[in-house]
Order: sequence, then structure tokens, then C-alpha cells
Amino acid sequence: VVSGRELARQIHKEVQSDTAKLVAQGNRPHLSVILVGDDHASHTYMRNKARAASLLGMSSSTIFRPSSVSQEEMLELIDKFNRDRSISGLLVQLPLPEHFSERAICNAVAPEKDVDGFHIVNIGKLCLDQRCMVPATAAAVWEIIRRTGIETVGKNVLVVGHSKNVGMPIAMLLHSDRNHERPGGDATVVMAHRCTPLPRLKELASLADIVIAAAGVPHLITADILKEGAAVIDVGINRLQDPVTGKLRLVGDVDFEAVKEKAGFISPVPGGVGPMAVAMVMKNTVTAAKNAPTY
Ligand SMILES: Nc1nc(=O)c2c([nH]1)NC[C@@H]1CN(c3ccc(C(=O)N[C@@H](CCC(=O)O)C(=O)O)cc3)C=[N+]21
Ligand SMILES: [Mg+2]
Repeated sequence: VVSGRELARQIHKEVQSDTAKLVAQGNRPHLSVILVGDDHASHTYMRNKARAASLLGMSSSTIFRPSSVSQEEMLELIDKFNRDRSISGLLVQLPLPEHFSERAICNAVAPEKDVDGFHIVNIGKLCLDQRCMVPATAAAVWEIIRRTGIETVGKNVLVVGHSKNVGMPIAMLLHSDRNHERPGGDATVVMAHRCTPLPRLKELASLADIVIAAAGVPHLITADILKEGAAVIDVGINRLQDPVTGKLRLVGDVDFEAVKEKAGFISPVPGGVGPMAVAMVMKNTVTAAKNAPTY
């Protein structure tokens, strides 16, 4: 069982020492988070990021707006933050209410401050293997694989789920060329999604050396469909009500108890990709601070 919390502590140490250097140069990294509405999960993630920032010696601030805020007002706010030199990294917590174009909001954030890596320029660079802000969840999966020593070159990777913010960037990192400006995993990557027939999903899973589960379907990945010794990275975040206690419980897309007996490596939920994703936002914030103009 791979501990995302332990790996996140490694990243934290690296980010903390980079932060201290920047602070000594009078350039303390600052993360600004814009949070719209009162979505409970979004508030949890925001608090995790704010806590990590203060732990690592960065400053952070969260700007709250009601779900009735207009796209116009949001664009103005983002523009103001883009021009504010005391802000190194800026992110707008997703999802946004229905009346928003998330694409327009993501594209409004200055690419060099875009610690989510969701601006179209950063996505374009990601697809061209250029250095860029890599979306935190995808970077988290990448770092878990790298730091655990899981081989990717020539391996079969199955990414389950093709969301633009998670599945797509993960597949992009893992399939691309390792000898590039932004090194990739040189794996043979297949993407399955809601239109993939179940027999086909099983067939693909049985061939996979690495399975990345990012579909948002609890218990989708069961032990019987996996190859013995496969590495399984669970990216799912599903809140299920416990039938006994009635409490909400966080589960991934993987049948953890059974799969941990068959898999070579398994990254759990909670305590896997989540804490690593928070750490990668911090790493991106330091990167943004390093690259910020100092004049
Ligand atoms: N603009 C934007 N950027 C994001 O990076 C972003 C987003 N919107 N919207 C939602 C997703 C999801 N996400 C997570 C962050 C932390 C945990 C995390 O800390 N998870 C803990 C448990 C947290 C809990 O108990 O709920 C864990 O897995 O151990 C999970 C998921 C960031 N996202
Ligand atoms: Mg997790």
C-alpha cells in the first residue's frame, strides 16, 4: 500500500526548502484561492490547501463569493488578481455553478499564475510535451508512480475515465516521450470510459501493468479483472453513506480490500492521490513564485 501522505511529506520538505529560499529573497510565495458557493467538498479541499500553504511557509488567502456571483464579476476579480504582484498562484475551485463557463474562467487566469494548469495554454503545452503547470491531480499520480519506482516505459497503462481535468492529463503524462522538455512515461496508454463495454474494460484491465481509476464509480475496479501484481492508483472520490453508522465515508473507484491482495502496489482513498494533489498545488505555487518577474 503506497502512502500518499508519506510521499506528500517528501514533496512538502522539498517545497518548504524552496519556499525558505524565496522568502530569503523577499519573494514569499502566495496562493490565492477563489471559492464560489458553499459546496462542502470544495471547502474541505480549500482548507487542505490553506493548511499546507501555512505549514510550508507560504502565505495564502481564500476569497469567498456567493453562488449568485456573475461571470462578469468573477472575470473582473481574476483580472485584478492577475495584476497583483503579491499573488504568485491563483486558482478557482471547481465545479462552478451552472451559469458559468468554466472554460472562460480557467482561461482568464494568467497562465504563469495558473497553479491548476487548467488554462488552455498550459493544456496545449502539456499536450506538446513542453514545460508547463501540470494539473495537480495528474502530477500527483505521476509522482506516486515515479517515487514508488513503478516502471512505465513500454508498460501497458489503463486510464479509466476521460475527464479533461483528470483522466486526460494523466494519460498525456504517461504516454508521452521521456526525452522531451517535459518528460513523459513512454507507456502504452489506453483510455476506457463510460462508453467502453464492460467486457472490453475487463479485457483491457487484464492486460494492464498499471491501472489508473478516475471514473467516479465506487467499486468499479475489482480484483478479478486485474493482472496479478498490477499497480493500481485510485483517483476516485465518492462519498458513500455507511449502511451501519449512517455516516458519509470517502471511497475511491477501487474495491480496496480485495484488490490489495492481488495488486503489486495500490494507492488508497483516502490517503493516496488526495494529499499528493494538495502537495503538487504547493509545488506549482513555488514554481510560479520562482518564475514571477521581480522588477
Ligand atoms: N480548481 C480546482 N482544482 C483542484 O485541484 C480541484 C478542484 N478544483 N475541484 C475538486 C478536485 C478534487 N481535489 C482534491 C483535493 C484534495 C483532496 C484531498 O485532500 N483528499 C483527502 C481526503 C479529503 C476528504 O476527507 O474529503 C484524501 O484523499 O486523503 C481530494 C481531492 C482537488 N480538485
Ligand atoms: Mg486520496
